[in-house]
Amino acid sequence: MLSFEEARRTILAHVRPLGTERVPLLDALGRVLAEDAVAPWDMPLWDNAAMDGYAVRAEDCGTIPRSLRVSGFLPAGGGTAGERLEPGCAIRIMTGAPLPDGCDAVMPLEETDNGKRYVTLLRPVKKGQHIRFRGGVVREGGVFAAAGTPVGAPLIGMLASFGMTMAPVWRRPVVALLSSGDELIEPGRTPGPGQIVNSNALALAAAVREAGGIPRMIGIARDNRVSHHTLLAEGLGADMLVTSAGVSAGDRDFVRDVLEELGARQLFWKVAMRPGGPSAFALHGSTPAFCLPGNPLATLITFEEFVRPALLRMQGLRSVLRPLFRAVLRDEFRKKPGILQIVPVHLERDEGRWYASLTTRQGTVIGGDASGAEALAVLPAESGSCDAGDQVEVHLWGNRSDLI
Ligand SMILES: Nc1nc2c(c(=O)[nH]1)N[C@H]1C(S)=C(S)[C@@H](COP(=O)(O)OP(=O)(O)OC[C@H]3O[C@@H](n4cnc5c(N)ncnc54)[C@H](O)[C@@H]3O)O[C@H]1N2
Ligand code: MOO
Repeated sequence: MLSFEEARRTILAHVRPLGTERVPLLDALGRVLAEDAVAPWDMPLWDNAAMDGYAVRAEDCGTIPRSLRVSGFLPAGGGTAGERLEPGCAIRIMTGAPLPDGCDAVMPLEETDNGKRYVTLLRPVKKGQHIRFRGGVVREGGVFAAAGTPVGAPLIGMLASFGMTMAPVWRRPVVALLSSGDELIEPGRTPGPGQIVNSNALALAAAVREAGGIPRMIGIARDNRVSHHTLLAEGLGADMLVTSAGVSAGDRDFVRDVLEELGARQLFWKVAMRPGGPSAFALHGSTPAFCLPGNPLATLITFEEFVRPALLRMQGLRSVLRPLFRAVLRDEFRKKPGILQIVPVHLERDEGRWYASLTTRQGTVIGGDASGAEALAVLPAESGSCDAGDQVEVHLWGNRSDLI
């Protein structure tokens, strides 16, 4: 059977970033820059003071204490037109103000007697001190953020400081979500005998949003070919299709068959992992289609491990896998070698180490509530059972890292 790693490699080898668009700076937050950001001018645009204090000439300040005549005042935002620092003088200057001609150092207020007509410098002065030099951050024409950089507050600040109001970013994928099964009823109703609320659609929609995509609910395909045909065809009109249930070996598991009838090419079905073993991945043209198992925990875990990296890659991110780190398992976990196992865990930090406790019973066949889990432990195929106190590899899950 295909290994978990091979399955993920196959997926990532077949997804590409979508097109680009220009959006207002604030809407670029959390998205990925689609073009290099190039400075239209030097930053800063002129040499300026990094401290409130006095603009001086270092050569005038050899012996300390040294008294200089205060010959002017330069607030931030004032021009330097006509301002020249004469030998033996100092100009009172505020942070950010352009330096006057002739000045080569700024003396902070705290290192002077703060005099108004004459100022006494109390410390030695070094040429160039407390000056932000023209082009010191980036020169005109220089790339200050490469295409592929995730957009956060600092980059939005840089773009804004160059007078830009829009940013080029990769488009957010529209993800069609389709559930399969006669037993499903829409959320908001109480299930009758044999009925199950279609919770997967909402859970997947939330996960799509967390990963930067735009969920589009297609509905519930009933257990017949016609219903699957109609809704799967509709779903393939999106940038990505994600289905839940109807993918194992049952008599009414139509999803994979009908996708192939619609012209999709199946790249894999069944992965040596638990939960999520029956997952399938197909391509319709260049549109990826993920068929996830219906078991709610299996649905969300396979979304996290397979769909999320693909969604991030489609939004232009290069690094799409969450970093693994080690945690000490608080509970034992029974497992046979041969299949990779993914387990929701609650993380705690104690004396510099991470501790992971199980939030569900083993496997998803039993089911389980993972709503208290902010991480997943990944137990490799070759490993056997783990005892309490063993180290395991974990990665964060969802966007809840700030809660731990
Ligand atoms: N002969 C085999 N049987 C099964 C296999 C197998 O390999 N061979 N795999 C098992 C595993 S593992 C899983 S997981 C399930 C996957 O089955 P399906 O993806 O076809 O899903 P269903 O059987 O229709 O549903 C499974 C379970 O999930 C719940 N469910 C389904 N849809 C939703 C939804 N939209 N919202 C919430 N919950 C949903 C429901 O409780 C179903 O009972 O197959 C095993 N069998
Ligand atoms: O994917 Mo199933 O839920 O492995 O247990």
